[in-house]
Amino acid sequence: MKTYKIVLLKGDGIGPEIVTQAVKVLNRAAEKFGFAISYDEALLGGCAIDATGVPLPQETIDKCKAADSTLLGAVGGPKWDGMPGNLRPEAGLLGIRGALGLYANLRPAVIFKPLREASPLKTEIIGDNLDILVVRELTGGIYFGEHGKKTVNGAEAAYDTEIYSVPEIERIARVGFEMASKRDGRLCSVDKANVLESSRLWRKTVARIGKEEYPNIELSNLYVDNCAMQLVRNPKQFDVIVTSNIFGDILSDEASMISGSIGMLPSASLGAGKAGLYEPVHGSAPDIAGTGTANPLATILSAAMMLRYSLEEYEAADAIENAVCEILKTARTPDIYTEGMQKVTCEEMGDLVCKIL
Ligand SMILES: NC(=O)C1=CN([C@@H]2O[C@H](COP(=O)(O)OP(=O)(O)OC[C@H]3O[C@@H](n4cnc5c(N)ncnc54)[C@H](O)[C@@H]3O)[C@@H](O)[C@H]2O)C=CC1
Ligand SMILES: CC(C)CC(=O)C(=O)O
Ligand SMILES: [Mg+2]
Repeated sequence: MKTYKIVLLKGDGIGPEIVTQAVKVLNRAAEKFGFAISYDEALLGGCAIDATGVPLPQETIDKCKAADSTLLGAVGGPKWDGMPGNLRPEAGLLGIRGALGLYANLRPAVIFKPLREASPLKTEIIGDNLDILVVRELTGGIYFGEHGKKTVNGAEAAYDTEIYSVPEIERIARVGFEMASKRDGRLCSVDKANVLESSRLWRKTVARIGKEEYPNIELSNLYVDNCAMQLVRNPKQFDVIVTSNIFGDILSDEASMISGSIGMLPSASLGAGKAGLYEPVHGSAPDIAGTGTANPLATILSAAMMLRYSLEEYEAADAIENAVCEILKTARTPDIYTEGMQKVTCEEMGDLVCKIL
């Protein structure tokens, strides 16, 4: 029997609760579809700082590099808020993405049919279905550019630098075009080319890749401020959005809300190899950690993305997504609760998905 090696980075806040549910679902899928998973755990974020003094121990990088894939909960929380930037839990997350070369972050914002009434958008705006894929550049841009502190006119100042090279833009553009070619054939590149030099290079490079390599894909461009507005006004105009690290971070949180809750949005972080890192789009939600109310579905759906993109267990991936859609007809965690439904805890939601599977 095929055995996959998966590293779990449970992280902080609700991280351990939601990863536990995803592991239950992965195990049930493995049992049903005839493969096995061996798990190892490693430290990332605040829990790593507490145990080792740094947010990303070398042992964590080594374990992830040796695995078939990594499943991550979330990192961060008020306990570590006063720490210097390079020692914050979030620096560990950026570090592992960089160390594994995971430059492409896929964030699908899908409305599961039973959740249409949970979206703040009117049903006539959503239509029959809403399915947007945000392709976010993940190892460059302002999160990875030079940053520091200095004095400006005698006053304390700080700076961060947005920088992109042509090869970095080319490779993420290709991911955007490839994704669009497997979907509706429409790619919208989002930037701030009216202001930023890095965005002008971004726009020019994406246009060239489109013209030379993907002439059949319909390419459009939007400034990020307009895109933020259009996502709420008329989200159906979007098929695939490709954008920079910071713009993708912000736009995907916005897109998550049109699909009901940030607790529903999964992600896949991919690089040159087959192994990836899979995590929900949301953070460690310290405000609800330990209350049993976190929605584990974004993490469960991230596990399904792992099965599809890294382990190539397509049937198992489809089955998990179908089970999630099915359970949403009757059971809801508080973030997506509507009257008449069964209100369930994080753990009960995990159990119910397993039961349907
Ligand atoms: N990938 C990661 O590990 C990320 C970590 N963070 C970190 O997480 C911490 C908290 O950040 P916030 O800005 O509060 O963002 P957050 O995404 O953790 O929470 C925002 C809001 O959404 C709710 N929420 C998030 N996930 C949920 C879920 N699964 N079920 C139900 N409700 C959910 C939270 O309760 C909160 O009200 C910070 O330290 C931040 O830096 C933030 C974003 C991503
Ligand atoms: C380093 C992070 C906390 C960035 C983030 O918010 C994300 O990747 O969604
Ligand atoms: Mg984010």
